[in-house]
Amino acid sequence: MQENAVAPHLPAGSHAHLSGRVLGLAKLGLIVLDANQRIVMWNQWMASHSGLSAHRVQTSELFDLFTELRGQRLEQAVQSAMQSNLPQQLSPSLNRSPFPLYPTGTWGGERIEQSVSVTPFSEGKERYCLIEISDISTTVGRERQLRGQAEALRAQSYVDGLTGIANRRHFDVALDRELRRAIRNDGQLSLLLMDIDSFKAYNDHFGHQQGDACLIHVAETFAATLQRPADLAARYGGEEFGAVLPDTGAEQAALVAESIRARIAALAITHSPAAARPHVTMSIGVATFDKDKLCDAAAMLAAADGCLYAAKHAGRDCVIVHNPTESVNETA
Ligand SMILES: Nc1nc2c(ncn2[C@@H]2O[C@H](COP(=O)(O)OP(=O)(O)OP(=O)(O)O)[C@@H](O)[C@H]2O)c(=O)[nH]1
Repeated sequence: MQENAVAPHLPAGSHAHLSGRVLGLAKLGLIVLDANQRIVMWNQWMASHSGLSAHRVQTSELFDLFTELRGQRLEQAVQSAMQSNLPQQLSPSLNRSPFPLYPTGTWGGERIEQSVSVTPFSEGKERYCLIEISDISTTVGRERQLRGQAEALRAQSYVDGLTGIANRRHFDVALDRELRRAIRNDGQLSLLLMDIDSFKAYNDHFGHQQGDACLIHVAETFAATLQRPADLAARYGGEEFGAVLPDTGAEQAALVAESIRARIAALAITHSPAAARPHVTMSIGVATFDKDKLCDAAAMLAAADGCLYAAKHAGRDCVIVHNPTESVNETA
């Protein structure tokens, strides 16, 4: 029997003596309350994690000793266990650290994360309640770490590794979500597809590494041009980019596209001599949701891609807006 556990002195070798030894060695907190909620047993684990010896707490009422537990879930659990004679388990997610218990020797730091169960029992005519407290700090810590890792992985899976803006998967998810919202609310939605002009020539002339640096510069400028928090700038693939613009009609989308085109041209990044223009430029296709004619992602993408193709054929460095009544409509 450890000196900090409350129990009568018993002859060595008896079963009761053995039980006392086991209580002292147990790696969980054990408290026994009588029918008046007075502490009649407090094991060594409780003493070394609370800083309160068994002699100090003996016969104290648990909820006088820990007044912060009054009116809390633990007091209710003890009361219902005694009344119903049924065991109670405190939800670890809602009651992570009810007792002021700390890793041995670190009083005042972070509390041990706890899983607490309450079990009523009778001995002769006396009624008691056993409270068991397990240290689940390691499990909770591991859970937190896993959640953090899962969150980081999820974020990574939505981010383009080279440019740091949204990737194609993020673009697809955003387009689908915003399309459903536009259909539900009879709202507006536009989509831009854009492509750096003559980028093969840029790579061939300056090398792939400088090509990558150019892509990063263009992506950052394009993303910074979008003003609204709900707008999404994404790398669609290779030297192609896409933007999802919620609550944006065709006219406004054309203005956004034109300001992207102008800002990229204004970067004045020297292009390859083989390119059509002296500086790096972009061609942009614009499509706008129309509940009768352009009402799904595939149709909107095809329309924007058709406009992008037309922009290339119109000489590049321009914006072409899809017009549902006509074929295409060049705006810059
Ligand atoms: N550096 C670099 N180049 C890329 C990357 N992804 C695609 N490219 C290059 O982008 C170029 C695209 O070339 P093309 O599809 O022929 O088009 P283009 O030369 O831009 O011509 P137009 O689109 O007609 O103006 C190819 O040379 C690809 O290798 C990348 O991540 N990094």
